[in-house]
Amino acid sequence: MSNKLIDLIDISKSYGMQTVLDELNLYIRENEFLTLLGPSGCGKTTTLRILGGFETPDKGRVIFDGQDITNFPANKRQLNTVFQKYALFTHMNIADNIAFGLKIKNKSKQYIYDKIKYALKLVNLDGFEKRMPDSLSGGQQQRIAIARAIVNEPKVLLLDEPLGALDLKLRQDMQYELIRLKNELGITFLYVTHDQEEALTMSDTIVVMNQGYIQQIGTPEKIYNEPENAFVADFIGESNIISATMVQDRLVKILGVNFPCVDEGFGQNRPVDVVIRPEDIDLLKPGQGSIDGVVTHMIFKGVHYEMEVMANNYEWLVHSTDMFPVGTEVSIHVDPFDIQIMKKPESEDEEAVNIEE
Ligand SMILES: Nc1ncnc2c1ncn2[C@@H]1O[C@H](COP(=O)(O)OP(=O)(O)OP(=O)(O)O)[C@@H](O)[C@H]1O
Repeated sequence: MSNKLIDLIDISKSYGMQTVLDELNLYIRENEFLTLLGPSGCGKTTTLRILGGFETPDKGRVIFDGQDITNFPANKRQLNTVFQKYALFTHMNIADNIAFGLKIKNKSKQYIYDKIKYALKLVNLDGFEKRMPDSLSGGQQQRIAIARAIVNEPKVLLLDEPLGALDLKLRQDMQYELIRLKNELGITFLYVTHDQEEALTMSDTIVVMNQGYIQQIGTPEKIYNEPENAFVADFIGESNIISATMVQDRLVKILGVNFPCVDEGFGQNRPVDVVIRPEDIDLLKPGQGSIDGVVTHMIFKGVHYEMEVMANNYEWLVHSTDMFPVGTEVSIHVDPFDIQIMKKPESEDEEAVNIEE
């Protein structure tokens, strides 16, 4: 594992009476593609702006490469930011747009020329020097914005929803472009998005945030397959999240039926939440699975069929490549490995224990 490059320590930030970040701690390693993911207003952009030097924290420190840069202005940090709006200068051609920062730094003509060539090649827009921004598509403009950031040779690229304004197809193409860029440049990316698919596709590490707090940090696989709480499970992909009781290690009672699972250490008769992904449910013939039910909805989604199955008073969401028309009687089967057990949020847990007592 590479070294820590950035350390955000006990960062707090309020606007008026509203606490946006409350003692947030987060580190980013060299060459890492780290994504802050969460719903609108959860504090992602504020975190990025504090790191970029556009915002000062009320409390806490920003350490970059071992140095405390909390009070450094944005232009004294080895970071470059790309925002959702491309913010290209419309009266300048592409070459002048890319050269802008370098001219301010009094770089030589040859240096600037070489850098423009290099950056345009990197973002697959060779030969675009003389074009004007308004003759470019949204995706091309965003790539120019990235080229403009890259020529400054930042150690870190901060990207705030850079693909948010693009349509789906273009966004997906750009996601691969960004991964390629990151690998070619070997620099660190801090990426902000509220789009979970985008985060899963591109990141080495995802930080899921909600209301100013970090909910979970992990690889995309870990976050998707082993969400630590109901918020993460619900935010990342579609899920069946069901209140259940841990009977004993490796056995959980879901909707009155015991299911074997692989998790342990939650305690006997402990209330928990279980997460079961729709694609992890097998629909068998009645009597052959754990809970029998009937299909109440079915839609074709292109890559799979999506069904809702009413079983033991719960509407199960199921994805399958097989079609189960409405009215089909089925039985729910889930492999023990696909039942993810999560602690209840502390308040609910205490309530439940009090009730038990
Ligand atoms: N300059 C500001 N003045 C007052 N309130 C602010 C300011 N900047 C952000 N906020 C508030 O702080 C909260 C967090 O904002 P932030 O932009 O960090 O969220 P976000 O997770 O990036 O959301 P989005 O995805 O919508 O951009 C929001 O409620 C926002 O209204």
